[in-house]
Amino acid sequence: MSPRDGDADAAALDRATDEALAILAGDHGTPGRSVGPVDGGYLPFEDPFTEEPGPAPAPAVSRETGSLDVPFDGVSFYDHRGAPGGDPMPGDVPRARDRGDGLTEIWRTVRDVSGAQGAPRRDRQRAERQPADRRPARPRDADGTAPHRPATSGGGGDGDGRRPTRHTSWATAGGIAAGAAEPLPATDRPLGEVLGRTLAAPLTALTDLPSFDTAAMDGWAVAGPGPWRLPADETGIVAGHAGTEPLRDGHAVPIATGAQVPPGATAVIRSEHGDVSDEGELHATRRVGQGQDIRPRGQECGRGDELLPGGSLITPAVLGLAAAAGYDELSVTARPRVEVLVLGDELVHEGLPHDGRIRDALGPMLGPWLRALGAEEAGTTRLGDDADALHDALAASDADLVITTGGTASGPRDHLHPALDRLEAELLVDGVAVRPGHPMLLARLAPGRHLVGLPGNPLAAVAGLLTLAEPLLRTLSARTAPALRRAVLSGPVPSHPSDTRLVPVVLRGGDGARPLRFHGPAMLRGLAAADAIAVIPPGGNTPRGQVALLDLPWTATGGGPIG
Ligand SMILES: Nc1nc2c(c(=O)[nH]1)N[C@H]1C(S)=C(S)[C@@H](COP(=O)(O)OP(=O)(O)OC[C@H]3O[C@@H](n4cnc5c(N)ncnc54)[C@H](O)[C@@H]3O)O[C@H]1N2
Ligand code: MOO
Repeated sequence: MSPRDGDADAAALDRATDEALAILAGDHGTPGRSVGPVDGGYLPFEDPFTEEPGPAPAPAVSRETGSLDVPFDGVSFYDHRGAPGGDPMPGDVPRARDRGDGLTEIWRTVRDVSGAQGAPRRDRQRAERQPADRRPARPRDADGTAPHRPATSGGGGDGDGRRPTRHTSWATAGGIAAGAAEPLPATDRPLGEVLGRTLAAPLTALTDLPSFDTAAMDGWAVAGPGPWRLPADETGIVAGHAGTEPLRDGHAVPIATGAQVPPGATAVIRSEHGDVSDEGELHATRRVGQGQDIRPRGQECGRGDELLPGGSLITPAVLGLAAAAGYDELSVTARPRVEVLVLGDELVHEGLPHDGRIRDALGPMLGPWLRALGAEEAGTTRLGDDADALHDALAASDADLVITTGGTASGPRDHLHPALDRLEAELLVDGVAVRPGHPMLLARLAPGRHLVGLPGNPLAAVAGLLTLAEPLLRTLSARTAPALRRAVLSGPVPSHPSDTRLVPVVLRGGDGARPLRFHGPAMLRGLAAADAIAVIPPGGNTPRGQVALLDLPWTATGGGPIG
């Protein structure tokens, strides 16, 4: 491609963006130019459940980034031959063009030129064409030559937030985060200190369980067929006493639940299933089965049996099992130390929002959430929007993971990228094709020290936490991932043509996963009522309406709100 072709591309992108903005902003709702509803398919972005039509979609083809945003949510621009959804497929017929609004054409142009759906070659060439002084300062490899590049799902933009950028796919981003670190070392800790941590080695029984033949009921231990002669002194066997005399055939002895069954006993008869005659003989009132109500030694496990694999989360139940199996301490993976830096001059930390300032919703939320993910919170610091303070805090931190909130975008006060550049951090993920939360990032500050940049919008920050921080913390703490849960969606959700969408859902009531309202990027109202986060694939193509679910700490199957 010649430089002139490249200029034409850039001009086409500008033109297409201008036209799209004009249509989406100015002429929204004008007959023939509306972007929705299409076949009643338009779902208001913030409000998929309301009966009323929701707010009009905001203009969202960004002049800055060329990213395609809100109006594509739930809007099908194509008559699909295959599965429903917003993502065009080979052979699909552009419907919007048929309606005379030209939007499809514009979207295609934006997409092709920006590389949002393809054209990686053009993107690369444009990045190469960019004058050196407009290219972002990027860290160098040790040899000082090759710039570090974040992985993308295919050819990328230049990643400076001012040029079209192709983001890493959601699934790939999670994989990169999971693979970015090594598990922390193991350490032995007393049982009382290991709740919520990870077993660094398989839990192997140190004893048989039960460790002796045990009476399962209060009653009599009997030997052979009845009736049975009882001891004259009526003394019985209680729990906690070792070594009793063998029981001879035709004899019985009173026994308590949990007591060691004497050698020779063939069954335990419950106290309510036997009568003692005046002559001191025990008669069973029901048939007596061989071995009934005796828990044989080793019934649950033999010494040396693996009770749980390494990588298991230590729950209260695991603590109980470990104690029963003879452990005083366990080998656990060290907890990742996580430091949280809350950025933003606009934040207040108590009282009501005022004078354009808002409450910090992330500071109070992240610490407990991180602890639930197995991390040790090394402190939450409020930094405001101060580039030097951010740089210094990142340089000084010795945490395994630093989490920042806000400052990921390209506004005048978004200092994170410049700070990472100054620190020569290696960007592993710089933007993810997920809504909300697409500006999230993952960087390696130094070997064994990482940073996850969460976008400032609170639900977007949670998306970043689940997409990047959770897999990284799982690897650091060597914890096995829980089985992925799936559910059938019981209501409509907005989808995005090229990005994964994360939507809070409730699972109660046996009607599948019901998407919640109030799931806009700046909202926590839906999340606070949610049981899980549904993963809506790009284009909304959910096989048989099924979606994967991400656990939330308060309802998690694989790691709960403990520790
Ligand atoms: N030109 C563009 N602008 C923006 C883009 C874009 O692609 N191009 N993306 C938007 C998206 S999406 C998000 S998400 C945000 C990410 O912004 P930052 O990570 O830089 O965060 P801030 O600008 O600092 O804040 C965004 C928003 O969130 C509020 N916020 C920040 N921290 C907190 C907190 N601790 N508690 C509650 N609310 C918080 C902040 O006041 C802003 O309203 O960028 C968009 N812009
Ligand atoms: O949608 Mo942004 O990615 O989260 O507000």
